[in-house]
Amino acid sequence: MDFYDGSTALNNCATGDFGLPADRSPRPTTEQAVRAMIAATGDNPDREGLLETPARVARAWREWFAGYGVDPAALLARTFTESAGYDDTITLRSIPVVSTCEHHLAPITGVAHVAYRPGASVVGISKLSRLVDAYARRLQLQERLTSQIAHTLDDVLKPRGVAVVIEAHHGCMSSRGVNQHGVSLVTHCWLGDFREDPVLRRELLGTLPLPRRDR
Ligand SMILES: Nc1nc2c(ncn2[C@@H]2O[C@H](COP(=O)(O)OP(=O)(O)OP(=O)(O)O)[C@@H](O)[C@H]2O)c(=O)[nH]1
Ligand SMILES: [Zn+2]
Repeated sequence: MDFYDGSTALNNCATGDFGLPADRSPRPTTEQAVRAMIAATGDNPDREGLLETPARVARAWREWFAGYGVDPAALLARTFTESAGYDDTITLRSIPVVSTCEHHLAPITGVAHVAYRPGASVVGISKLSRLVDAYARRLQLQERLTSQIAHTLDDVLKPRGVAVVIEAHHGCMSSRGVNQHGVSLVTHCWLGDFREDPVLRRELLGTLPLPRRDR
């Protein structure tokens, strides 16, 4: 698995400039690193209950960071043109977001709502979920996640407009630091028609289950 150190990351919703990585430095294996982290807690990595933990965590990391192995643009390669002139907004709501905060390695969990106004073609709706997951399963800032999803959809599909709204809870806010449960962060990225037309933005927001009241 290939990890990105995130050091050059930028977040620019307007330009889509994400400062992708140029170089990667040598690193310990995940198992070695986890063993060192366990020792750093003051616990004994050789006690029975912890012996298999580095291997388990390595497996878990492969799932949490599977996004580094996915080319998000390639997910959108197959498109459909026979949508009988449908040209209104297409919205996939409440796509689960499972991500990891790049500042604290704490979980970010929430939902993404992805909308676009099609140009010549539409994409299979499962690909929108896959696109969210490909960017979420990396070390992230919620703002950058929102922007990356929107810009990739815009670049590949060339629709008339794209909107991405994410509402998420950050483990680094709820279980440490300010220790505030129930706080959620809402981010938007509006491109094309959505950026230009406040009526479209209002209409879309009116259809979204925000704010979440189930936590
Ligand atoms: N904008 C943004 N901030 C985030 C995100 N995830 C975590 N953070 C914040 O990143 C900040 C890092 O701030 P620092 O002062 O460097 O770290 P810290 O001392 O651990 O901060 P506290 O969380 O306030 O204890 C914190 O304010 C976090 O709440 C995110 O997705 N977007
Ligand atoms: Zn954090």
